[in-house]
Amino acid sequence: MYSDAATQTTATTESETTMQADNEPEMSRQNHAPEPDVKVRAENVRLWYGQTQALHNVNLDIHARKVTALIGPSGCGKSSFLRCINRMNDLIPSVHIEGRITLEDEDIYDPSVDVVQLRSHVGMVFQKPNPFPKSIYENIAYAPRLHGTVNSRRDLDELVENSLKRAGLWREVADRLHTPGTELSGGQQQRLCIARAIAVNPEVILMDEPASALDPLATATIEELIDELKDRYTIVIVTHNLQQAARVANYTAFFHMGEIIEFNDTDTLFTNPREQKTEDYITGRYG
Ligand SMILES: Nc1ncnc2c1ncn2[C@@H]1O[C@H](COP(=O)(O)OP(=O)(O)OP(=O)(O)O)[C@@H](O)[C@H]1O
Repeated sequence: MYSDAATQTTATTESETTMQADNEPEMSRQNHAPEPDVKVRAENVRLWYGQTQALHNVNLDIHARKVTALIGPSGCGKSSFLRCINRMNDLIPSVHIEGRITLEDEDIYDPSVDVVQLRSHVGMVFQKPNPFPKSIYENIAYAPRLHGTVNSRRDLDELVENSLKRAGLWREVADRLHTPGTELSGGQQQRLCIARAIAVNPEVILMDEPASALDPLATATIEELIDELKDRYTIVIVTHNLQQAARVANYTAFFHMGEIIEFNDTDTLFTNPREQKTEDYITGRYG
């Protein structure tokens, strides 16, 4: 997908899986519960900033075309973990990471992986909207043009329109595509950043508190958008807002001091948590 070696690994795995399935008796295959569709798998992920360990043996399966929320008190490692999924931590010199993260069974930390390609498969939206100081059109067109994924002006126009439509922004900006993206409202800028992420056709979108700088109305618009986007993309969202996690996420992971204390479907985690620490956090006893 983003490296030759990685593609070969997947091909082997798929053929092995097919062989196993073909050898299974018909009855037992019918009785199997369908395997959850795992898009990203983290296994024993440990992360240090210099001498300080910020993540301890994080294991997590992120399901395809679902929203997974990462919650937990400030400093518990949510953003550090999120940034591992598209190797954004590589940009921090003191960081050391151990363990394994796979995207569709391919190890994203394999030395053969092209990180720029990886980040086009795993896009990111940040807390503070950060459009380029360019026009709305150029904000979307810049990366596809750079990657050479579109050839003609007509294709580029179409890509810009479709990306803005999917991000729920087209109607508001169709008549001013060549004005600066920075002149939009905060909520519009954040949807522009989502459109920019979508334009390179990612499979996974990471969102680090995408609505925390927005007013309640713009927040509601972003939450509705997340709900629509999950039909097509796998979304991982860091949020401090427990109501937001409960509203938008299919699954929720509760982090505490660099560990995942509990992971479950969101309804169960909020209504019937297994762990005392989870219950204390969601009932506001600390954090
Ligand atoms: N660039 C960095 N250099 C050194 N330490 C860092 C860096 N980024 C985060 N940390 C430390 O790692 C730990 C986890 O931080 P992280 O930002 O991942 O937590 P978080 O749960 O996302 O917090 P918040 O909810 O406050 O954003 C904290 O102790 C933090 O101080």
